[in-house]
Amino acid sequence: MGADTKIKICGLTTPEAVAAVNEIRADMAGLVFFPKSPRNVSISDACALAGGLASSVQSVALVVDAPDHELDEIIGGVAPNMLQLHGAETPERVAQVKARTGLPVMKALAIAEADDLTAARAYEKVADWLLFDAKPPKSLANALPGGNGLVFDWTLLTGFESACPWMLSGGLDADNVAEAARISGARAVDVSSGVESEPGLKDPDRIRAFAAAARS
Ligand SMILES: O=C(O)c1ccccc1N[C@@H]1O[C@H](COP(=O)(O)O)[C@@H](O)[C@H]1O
Repeated sequence: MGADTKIKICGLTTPEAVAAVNEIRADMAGLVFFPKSPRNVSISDACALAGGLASSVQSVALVVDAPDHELDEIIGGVAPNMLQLHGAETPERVAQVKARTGLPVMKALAIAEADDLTAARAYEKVADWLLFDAKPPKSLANALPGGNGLVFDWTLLTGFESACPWMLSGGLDADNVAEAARISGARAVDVSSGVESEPGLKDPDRIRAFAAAARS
């Protein structure tokens, strides 16, 4: 952890959230294109939100097993800097998306045990970033593929190195991000529900507190 920790704030839905992301000089800002999510945004709203981001903040379009025509609509309407694939996309699909769109790809992977990290090795040479999130338990009714505010065992990542950079996510907030980064060794962190006042509504004060803790 420290001043150079990279920060991604995911699931922006309001201009106030965009302003807070600019104020804290986040590295990346995520826009969710997944209708079941409380953070889902339309192409036109996403275009307006992305247009308000400072040039230093990379816009990341989050999709879940999106077919090519959906990716084309998002890219045509929003022109994101990066794609976040948060479904069950295979390494081959990641490579195909990268080649077809010309955009860098962050592949999200659900982690619950050491074997899940072994499986992540198949992506490290095709993705530009890996993002490790908690695996939603089957018992959690209406669980989303991500954005559930659940943590996983950060010690699984202790000493983890990969061919591409990786980011820690899953249930992070201002109170736990420093410890999570210390234990996991993460140099980049991602948050969604942990900086919200209600599902889908980012809280600028919580965004500021998260950034201060992540850089402490
Ligand atoms: O945020 C969502 O609604 C979402 C929906 C579908 C897939 C991923 C989603 N969010 C991502 O989930 C992780 C963890 O979020 P949280 O901090 O635990 O709430 C994060 O990477 C978001 O980008």
